[in-house]
Amino acid sequence: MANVLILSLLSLIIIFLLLTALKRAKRRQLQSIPSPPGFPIIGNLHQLGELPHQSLWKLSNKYGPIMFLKLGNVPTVTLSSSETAKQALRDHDLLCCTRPSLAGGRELSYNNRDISFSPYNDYWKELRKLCTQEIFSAKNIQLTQPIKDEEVKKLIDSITESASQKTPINLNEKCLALTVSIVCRTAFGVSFEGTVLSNDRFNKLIREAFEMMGSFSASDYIPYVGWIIDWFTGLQGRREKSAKDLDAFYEQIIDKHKEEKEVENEDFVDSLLRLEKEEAVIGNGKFTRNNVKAILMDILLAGIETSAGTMTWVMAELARNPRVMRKVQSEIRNRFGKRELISLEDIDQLHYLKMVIKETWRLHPPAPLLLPREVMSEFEINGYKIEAKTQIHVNVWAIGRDPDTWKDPEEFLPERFLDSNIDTKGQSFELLPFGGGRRMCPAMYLGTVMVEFGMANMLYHFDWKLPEGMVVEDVDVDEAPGLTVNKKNDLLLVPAKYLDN
Ligand code: HEM
Repeated sequence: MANVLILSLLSLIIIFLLLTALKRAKRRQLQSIPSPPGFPIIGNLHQLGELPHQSLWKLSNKYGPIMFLKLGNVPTVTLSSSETAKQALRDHDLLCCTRPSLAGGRELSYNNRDISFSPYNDYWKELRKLCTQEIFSAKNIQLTQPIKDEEVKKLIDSITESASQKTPINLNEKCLALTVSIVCRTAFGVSFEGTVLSNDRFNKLIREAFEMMGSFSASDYIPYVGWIIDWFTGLQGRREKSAKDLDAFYEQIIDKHKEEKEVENEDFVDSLLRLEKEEAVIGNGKFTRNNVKAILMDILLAGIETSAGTMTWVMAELARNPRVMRKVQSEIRNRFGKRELISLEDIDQLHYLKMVIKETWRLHPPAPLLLPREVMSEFEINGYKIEAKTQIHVNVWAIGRDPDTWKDPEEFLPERFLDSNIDTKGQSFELLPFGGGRRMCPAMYLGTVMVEFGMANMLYHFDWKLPEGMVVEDVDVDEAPGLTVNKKNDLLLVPAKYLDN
């Protein structure tokens, strides 16, 4: 009897000790997300480099798919695998779907009055609903298709001219010109031509804006003195200039809209101006001219660079992979014979083209770290605790190169999507070019349509050759810094007309 008692007591003690040890181990694990060592004050800021998504990818190869960094005094977590991204963007989305207020975004978005940089609140919900109904809906995309047809025809005409002279064209510029015209006309009801800006100045303005929004500003991370660093480095001055130049452009768009509106009924810009006139209260504040301009900024910047950048990357990868170029062109040409325009309806039949675009997004997601999120209420990923106020960066660029998910990740191989149900709608966490969860891109359909429609026609109407003296190996995939990552060097290709329609 005494033996049984002693045995039971011993068992209880052992169970108690085991439970305490387990609890301690869990607490220890919760406290220490793997993290590269940093310096006092700046923490890990110096490790970000010019292209943070690439530096963070290299670090995550060493420290793992969930990694903690101290950027100055800001706790930051990066997620670099589909599994950790899924936990943040799906399982705990509601706990981390606000945005941190960062200097670059704040300056260019009239103090976070747009959708992208707005915190998660009623204002954001109402704006997102308004924009979804008025411009991102499938119905509106169908309604504005004639405008897209017209703009693509103009693009084909201008490339035909270069083709007749056998001169190389700058694909970055052509693609941007197409998306600017489509977005200005379909969303704002005005044409871009005739604004104060030449195409060249506009391209520079847009690039600068993205660089400013994507720049890691010292004032965001180093309290009290950070702004002095930004002032000395010239970042503050550049940001202010960029905001001022863009402001002048939006004012002009609003004036032009009043003069040359294309439709009778109230359009999107009219709705915004009406809200301003009525001094409507959205969220907690009055809707003013600054709100109108912040929203124009969002549509313009979020819409044009992402789509144009994708098209340029598609063309760069095709120029580097002639086998894929031939195959995608054969698909379009064999299916449709002689055509003036490959229409929106035709695109559904172009399965290989869709795979080429997906493969491009895998390797070149336009926003490689999505937009930063901030934790509102603590939660756990892989057993690690992530505290409130931590910034989260989902490294979709790294996820696209994860050898645990993708075979031969560095190879451009659209066929990998054959018989695969991975899509870009935010549920396949291996491929997130539009992000996921509540903050996912609301214009995924519009963006996809612009890219597929533009690409189908450019590939149908023209063969694309490298300029004299260049070989396939010379086509680089170097990246330019910024919130969206574009090709650093111009992509120059010589078009040759396929058929004389
Ligand atoms: C190929 C085209 C596009 C790509 C790849 C793309 C990608 C993205 C990404 C990655 C985000 C951030 C998502 C996140 O943080 O989880 C985003 C947000 C956003 N995008 Fe797009 N986008 C594209 C086209 C467009 C277009 C055409 C528009 C508008 C005309 C647009 C408007 C927005 C807006 C307003 C947001 C902010 C959403 C929010 O914070 O609630 N995008 N986009």
